[in-house]
Amino acid sequence: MTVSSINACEYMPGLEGIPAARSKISFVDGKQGILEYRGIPVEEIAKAPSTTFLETAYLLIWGKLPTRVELHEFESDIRYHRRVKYRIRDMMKCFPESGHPMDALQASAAALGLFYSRRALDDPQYIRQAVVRLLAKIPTMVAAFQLIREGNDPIQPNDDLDYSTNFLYMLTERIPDPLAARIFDICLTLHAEHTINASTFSAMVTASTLTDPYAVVASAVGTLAGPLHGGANEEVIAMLEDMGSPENIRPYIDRCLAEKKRIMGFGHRVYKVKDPRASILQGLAEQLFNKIGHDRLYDIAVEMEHVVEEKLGHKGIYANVDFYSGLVYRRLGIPTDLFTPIFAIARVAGWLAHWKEQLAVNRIFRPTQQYIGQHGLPYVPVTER
Ligand SMILES: CC(=O)SCCNC(=O)CCNC(=O)[C@H](O)C(C)(C)COP(=O)(O)OP(=O)(O)OC[C@H]1O[C@@H](n2cnc3c(N)ncnc32)[C@H](O)[C@@H]1OP(=O)(O)O
Ligand SMILES: O=C([O-])CC(=O)C(=O)O
Repeated sequence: MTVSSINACEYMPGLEGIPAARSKISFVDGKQGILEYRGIPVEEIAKAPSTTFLETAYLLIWGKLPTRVELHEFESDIRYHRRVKYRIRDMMKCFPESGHPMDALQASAAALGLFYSRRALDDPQYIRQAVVRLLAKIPTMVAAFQLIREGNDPIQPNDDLDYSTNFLYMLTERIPDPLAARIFDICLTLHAEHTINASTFSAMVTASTLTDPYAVVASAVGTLAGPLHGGANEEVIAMLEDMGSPENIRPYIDRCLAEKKRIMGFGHRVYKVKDPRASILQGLAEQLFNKIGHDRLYDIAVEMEHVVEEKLGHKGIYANVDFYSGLVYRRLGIPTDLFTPIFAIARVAGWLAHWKEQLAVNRIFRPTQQYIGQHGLPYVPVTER
């Protein structure tokens, strides 16, 4: 296709249906509800007893499942790099406690670049170090902001604990129940990657300028925060709390539809059936409730899902990944405004996989636009306006 024939293409708001990259990282079939990471169905990964989020991160970033030795080295490197510089912790102490943790994370991720950015993008060692540092330090920074805003000093990472157990420990000062930590780890795996979604596209655009990986992740964090993307998980809980009890569901949904408001946790650009991750997350929520007690909001959520399907199923609007994830995190005692930062902890894997893939075939992203303004207007001096 020549540039002129592309220029003649129809304008698609939101780039719907326009391929903007070629990728081997993940695959989504939105009609059948299939998600694969490097060709492996996500259900297979989530149910494997030995799987860990870091194994998935390795798979996504390096393109293959690691051997036992490779996985051990990767996990050890990440364990070693979990601490963050005291200057970053001090910087976070200056953030307002009322600030949103996603804003704190975006600023902290960008600040890592002050220490580690070399832009040595053709050096495989630099690439590996950046991957390790970002995967290692992002959870520490999320937990640190939580403790700091409560007026406490951050808790140092515990080298005896695995990735997810350590994160929950840094957040709560308690070693979590092993099943809870396991379920949390599977949640991270389920959020690790999802083709060219908005935040990943943002990461790729930033990466295409050959800037540093910390800027790539910081820009993606900013994009993930919005309520139409990762930020919806937080909004879902607010909505379920607003409803308060099952008899309010129908009037609430009817009001939303009459007022043309979006129902959070539903709808997806690609899936026209229930998001496969939502089904797995729902099962994980139930598993968790069986172990540590029920959450009344879950009953509202299940009933609400039926009502939304009844009213919007004909439009292909079903529960997405953000609908059930918050119910798991809430039962783990995690504050609602940390749900999207937790999504970011997981999605760093996908962003970095795309960063690495982008570097190998890089061409700067620079689409075109259809100019719909005027031409040739006279300049009017300020005194004459
Ligand atoms: C991790 C993630 O990012 S998953 C998505 C998280 N976001 C949410 O849960 C927010 C709620 N959902 C939405 O806003 C949308 O479904 C999005 C942003 C996810 C996808 O948006 P798009 O693909 O651009 O869909 P679009 O906005 O064109 O909607 C198509 C139709 O479905 C309707 N629709 C889509 N989602 C919803 C929803 N959640 N509630 C009510 N109506 C909806 C639109 O009103 C529109 O109806 P119309 O054709 O009668 O005008
Ligand atoms: O793919 C999308 O547009 C959004 C999504 O589900 C994700 O990023 O996980």
